[in-house]
Amino acid sequence: MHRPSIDSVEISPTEPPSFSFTPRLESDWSTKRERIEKTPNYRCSAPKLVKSAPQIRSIICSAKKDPSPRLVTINGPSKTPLESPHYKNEKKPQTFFEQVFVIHAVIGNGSFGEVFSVQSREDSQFYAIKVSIATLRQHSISKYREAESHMSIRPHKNLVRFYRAWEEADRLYIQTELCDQSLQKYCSVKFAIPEDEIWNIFIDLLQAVHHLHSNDMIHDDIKPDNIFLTQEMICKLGDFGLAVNLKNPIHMKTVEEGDAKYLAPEVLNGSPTKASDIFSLGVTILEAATDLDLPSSGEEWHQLRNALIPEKFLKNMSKNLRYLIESMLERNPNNRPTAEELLEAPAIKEKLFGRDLYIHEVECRNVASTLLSSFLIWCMAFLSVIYDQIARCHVSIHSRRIGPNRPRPQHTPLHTPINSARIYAQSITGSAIRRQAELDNVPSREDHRPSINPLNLDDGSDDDVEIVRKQKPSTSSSGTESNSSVSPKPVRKEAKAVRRLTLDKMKPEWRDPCFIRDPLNLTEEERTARYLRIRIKEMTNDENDRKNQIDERPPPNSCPSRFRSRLRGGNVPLLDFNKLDMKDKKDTKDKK
Ligand SMILES: Nc1ncnc2c1ncn2[C@@H]1O[C@H](COP(=O)(O)OP(=O)(O)OP(=O)(O)O)[C@@H](O)[C@H]1O
Ligand SMILES: [Mg+2]
Repeated sequence: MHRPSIDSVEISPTEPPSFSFTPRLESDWSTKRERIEKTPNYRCSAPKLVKSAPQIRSIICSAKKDPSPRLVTINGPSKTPLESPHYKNEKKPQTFFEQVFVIHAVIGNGSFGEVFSVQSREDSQFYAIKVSIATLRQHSISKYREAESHMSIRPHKNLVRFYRAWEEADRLYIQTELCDQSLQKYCSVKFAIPEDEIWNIFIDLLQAVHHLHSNDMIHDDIKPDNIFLTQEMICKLGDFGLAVNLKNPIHMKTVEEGDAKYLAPEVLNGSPTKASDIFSLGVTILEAATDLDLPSSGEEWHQLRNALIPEKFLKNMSKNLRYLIESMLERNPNNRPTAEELLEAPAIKEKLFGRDLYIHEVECRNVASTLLSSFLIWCMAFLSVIYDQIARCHVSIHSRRIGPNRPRPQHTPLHTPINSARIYAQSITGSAIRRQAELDNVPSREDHRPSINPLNLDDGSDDDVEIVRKQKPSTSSSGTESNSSVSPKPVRKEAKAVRRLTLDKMKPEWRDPCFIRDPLNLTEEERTARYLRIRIKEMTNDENDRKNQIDERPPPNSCPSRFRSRLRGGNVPLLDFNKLDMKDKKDTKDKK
């Protein structure tokens, strides 16, 4: 059977094709899932042919060329080298790309080059960077077209955002927004996408195409491979490698055909138009909604372009979607609706508002989270600075108050209501009152209290022996003769005798359990009371010592005993040397 080849077909935009073909059986059409199931050994298609080895002439040329990175502007590469705080040493073997970005993975390979997911060292954000495999000289179409097309169009929420492009060592780098995955990849996992999602994808792409067309740009390569999805399932059109700026005559002269599977019939013999973009978009939506295994040539290719799509693919589709797809696949480009008309269609219009709202919400959320995270970072930085200052201040105050050699203030036990009366009585004020009573000859409690040997702080058990035993190894280990000569028996006897004496002397009310029990078994309250008693006792002793010191201070040797009482009274006699001199003179006169 003779089958017309695509090249031999004469297509005019208005007339039907001048050949007739026998429609093939429906069974020749299949979904991608069916194709994979039929061929168990199905593998992914072979990688696209890419010229990876540059021509020798190109190597020579590029070797001569200045290898420093140069920013690509809308008018071509700029003369001033590209700068970045992270691109320090131009003589380093690493390129600008390697120095400024942390490369995470290769996320795609295309006919133009390799695409990397990277994190910028400048702002810590993630980006996709497309690097040309072949040197720029080897590209048939204008080498900067993709970057130029990106730059000549205003950013849009449904276009992959462009950041910058630069040239280094005769290779082009294009930095764009990093998306989650391509629609092609999503379809290969999901096969036929549910209609709800299809409407969202359709609306997003229609808005992207409308934005391009209203700026006199044709994409010329609309296909699932060049459509990207974000994590929030927002659809974005990317890859402007074949885009045509209708205002640029050079672009018009150097147009290239896009992927044959999505190609509008009139582009075979002519140049791409806005209507051909609409056709490619119609085929893309049909493929995503039905999982149709699109033909790249042959009879099926023509059938699709003559509205002969088997019914089995369309039967589950809603009427509205089917009508819109069929209108977009019209053979005659003049009969196809424009992007603007499609956006005005009632089925799309009713969903458009909700979709726009969702995208704005996502954008607001992203902006808010970015602002919040940067605000938090600033707050943390501010707090860390403040904390550092406070910590320094605290350390300096603390060291000034305590000083390196000064003793630490003694720990004051917590005051409980039960203890407070006793604590007050034993406080300095309380002890002052007690001293007043002493002066008034009222016997105070402490004065009658026997002096307590440290060994008496426990009960009547044999803990004294324990203490001695505990002391024994340390004394023996010290090795001193005097210590090792101390035998436990005399100490034990002495301790018992002292304790008996002390306990006998003690009045029953003084047999305070906190004084005679093992200090380790005391309650917190008892220990506090004991601590305070000892402290008061020490203070009283100190006071007495001070008094005694004054009393017992030996008078100067030169002072005769008869003057001592006067000295104590504070009436210190003054020595008058004149009198003494006068007395001496008298004596000598008398002698003479
Ligand atoms: N911004 C991006 N975010 C995520 N993935 C991307 C991005 N850009 C490209 N890719 C991945 O890299 C692959 C190739 O990218 P792209 O289509 O831009 O390259 P290409 O060389 O022009 O390929 P082709 O000519 O076949 O379209 C894409 O299919 C996609 O998987
Ligand atoms: Mg591509």
